[in-house]
Order: sequence, then C-alpha cells, then structure tokens
Amino acid sequence: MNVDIGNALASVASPGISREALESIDDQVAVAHERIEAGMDAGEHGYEALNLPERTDTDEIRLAADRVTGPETSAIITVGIGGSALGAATITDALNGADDPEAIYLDNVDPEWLTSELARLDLETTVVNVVSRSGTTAETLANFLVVREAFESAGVDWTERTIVTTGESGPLRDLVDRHDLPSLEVPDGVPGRFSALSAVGMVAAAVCGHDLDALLEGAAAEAETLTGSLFECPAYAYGATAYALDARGAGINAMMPYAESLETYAEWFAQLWAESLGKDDLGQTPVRALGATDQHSQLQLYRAGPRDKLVTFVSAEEGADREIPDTDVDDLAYLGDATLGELLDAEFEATEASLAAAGRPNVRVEIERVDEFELGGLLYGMEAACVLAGELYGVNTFEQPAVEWAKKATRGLLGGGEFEEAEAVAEKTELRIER
Ligand SMILES: O=P(O)(O)OC[C@H]1O[C@H](O)[C@H](O)[C@@H](O)[C@@H]1O
Repeated sequence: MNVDIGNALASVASPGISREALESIDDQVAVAHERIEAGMDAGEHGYEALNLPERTDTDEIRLAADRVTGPETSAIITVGIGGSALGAATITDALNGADDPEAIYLDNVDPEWLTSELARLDLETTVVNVVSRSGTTAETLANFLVVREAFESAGVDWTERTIVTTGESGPLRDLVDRHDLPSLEVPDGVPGRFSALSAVGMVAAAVCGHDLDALLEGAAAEAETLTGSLFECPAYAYGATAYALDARGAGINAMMPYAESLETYAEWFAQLWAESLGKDDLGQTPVRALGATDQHSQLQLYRAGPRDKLVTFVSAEEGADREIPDTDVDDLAYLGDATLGELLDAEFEATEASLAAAGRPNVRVEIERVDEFELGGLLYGMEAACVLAGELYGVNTFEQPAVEWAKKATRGLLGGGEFEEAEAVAEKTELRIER
C-alpha cells in the first residue's frame, strides 16, 4: 500500500502536523520499530502476528478445506465473531465473484436474521466453517448448535461438511476429536483481530478458491517495508500520522474506502483499531464509512462539524469498469461521456479536496487494485500501523480485558453462574420516557 499524508500537514489542516513534529515523531517511530522487531524476532504475543506471512502454511489450509469442499459447493457458513469472523469476511467480501460460493458470516445471535439466512441455503452443498480460538465464545457456540440442528433436521450429515479452526484445547477441539473433523489451529501469540492472514481468516478464502499464497506474498512485500522511519514505511507513516492527529484533537478516524468490495475491510479495521488502542482512557474511535455512498450521509459532518476527525481514504488505482449510457437529460449529459469508474474516482478526489479546502485532515491509502496481493498488503500494512500506534500510545495493544465484563454479565443473566456483573444489570438507573 502507498500512503499520502500531505493533507494531514499543519499547512493544510487543523488539527494538522507540522513537518518539525513529524521529524520528532520519527525519532519515536525508530525506537518503536526496534521494539517491534525484537517482539517479532522473539515471537512475542501479539508481535507474532507480523510473522504470519512466513509462518502461515497455505498447503495445510487448502488440504483441510478440500476435505469439505467439492465442485458442487454453493456456500460456506462461517460461524465465529470478532477477529474470528471479520478477517475472513474482509477477504471473501473483497475477492468473491458471482461464480464463487456464497460466503456467509454468522457473527451475531439475532434469531430472525439467522433463521432467514439458514432457510435460503441448500445445506447439502453448504460448508460450515467454525472458528473460535477459545472455543467458548457464547455467540459462536450457540450459533454452531443451531446450525448443526438445522443440518440434522434437513437430514444432511454436518460432519462431512464442517471444518473447525480453534485452539489446542477446549469444546471445539473436543468436537473435532469426537467426529474426526478437518481442523486447523489458531496460531499461538496472534490475537483474533490480527489473525486474518492465518487459518482463521483464510479457510473461507480457500473454500471460495482464492489464491492464499498471493495474499501472503502481498503481506510479505508489506513486511519488507517495515523500517525505522515513517518517511520510508507506508504502514508506519499511517500509524504515526493517525496517532499524532489524535494527540492534536482528531479522536475519530473515519475509514472510508472507495470500493464496495472493501466495505467489510472498514469493519475489520474498526475492530483492529478500537480493540487494540482503546485502553487507559486513550484510543482513536474508528468509524466505518464507504465512498461514494457516505458523501451523502456523513460528509457534511466531516467537513463542517467538530474538528475532531481524521478521514482515511482507501483508493484502488484500477478495477473493472462500466460505461454510463448516454442520456438526453440535458443536465446529466456530461455523465454519458464517463464511466462509473471515472465517476467514482472523480468523487473520491473531489471529496478528498473538499476536506482539504475546509482544513479537515485526511490521509490517502492507495492500492493498485482489489486482488489477493494488494489485499494482503493492505491487511498487513494496517496491522503494522496499529502495532506502531500502540507503541506510540504506550498501551497494551494485544489484550482486550474490557470485553470480559459484559461476557460475565451475559453468562450470569442466563444462569451460567454467579456474577456480580449480572447483578449490576438489574440495578440499572432508569429515567423512562414512554410513548
Ligand atoms: O476466537 P474467540 O475465542 O471465539 O474470540 C472471538 C472474539 O471475542 C473476544 O471477546 C474478543 O473481543 C475478540 O478479540 C475475539 O476475536
């Protein structure tokens, strides 16, 4: 990926970063890079994620996926949540074409939605991809039990169509052993939100026939750019700029890719950025946005609201295109001379310039196209940017203790044990205004 931080400079934006400040931050980047390199060399928890390009065994993933996939495979249901779903969804949503199996992600426990999703599938030709490091995540286990029941009710042998990616032990590992299911391991030392470039994120891509090696080659090429300076490393330039803008008041980061196929990538980025950096009352709030669509919903706030946002654009240099037919509507005749791709590019450049004209900081992330190599580089680049930002914030980038309170409360509310968190739910302060 390439990064252009010109519109984040103090000469353009407020908040903005002076060139002197960038030079000073670059000294911190050099120190942070040494820490990151040491963590990678030692295979330390979290830093190990940046070793995935050479660690992930794509043959192993393909072999396991091939045990449940055939030419008749029409769909793959991934049952997982958070990092155990968003990386895989980012890859298949970015790469799947009309002829690929449909990739569905059951990463919520909404009964109406899940029932409607299952009802429209041909379970005979559907693969089930269960992903959970712990094997105890309530949403994932509940959804798996419902999916398994749906297969059994349809008289379809789920064991012939189910692949599991989980830790070395736990309920899902027991299920694998009991039914001799094809399985893969969640890599040690890699938090879920950093695991897209491992079996966690790549089984669905394998079932859908994508080039896993190209994903890793793109990631490896990005890994090669990790040097000790933000002026030489796009990932570090992005991470340092986002951090520095937050320190100057831009506490919100709207991730706005100009490609429909990257909409889920913005959701993946939101977990990566929020769950890694949101600690000790610090962290930059990610907002999922999409170009050109959100020019018509959020741009007003980005351009004329509080000066508390960075807008991050992701633009693909090339892609499939389509002519806009001629029209006799006078005011729209100019569109007939353009293609949809030219319109999308013009809207991106116009929106980028409109924010700069209003002194609103924005950064451009460029990829050549949305394919395996470029996507692997984007995922890896943003992971490295996040690790660097975590070093600059001085937070524990790789843990997420704050998510545990609600889990305990949920378990307590369902009779899964005595938890004071559940009692706190009952003590809610109310001020109800009813219709
Ligand atoms: O993979 P699992 O153990 O099922 O965890 C799934 C997700 O839930 C956790 O609560 C964390 O918030 C995520 O970082 C994680 O990816």
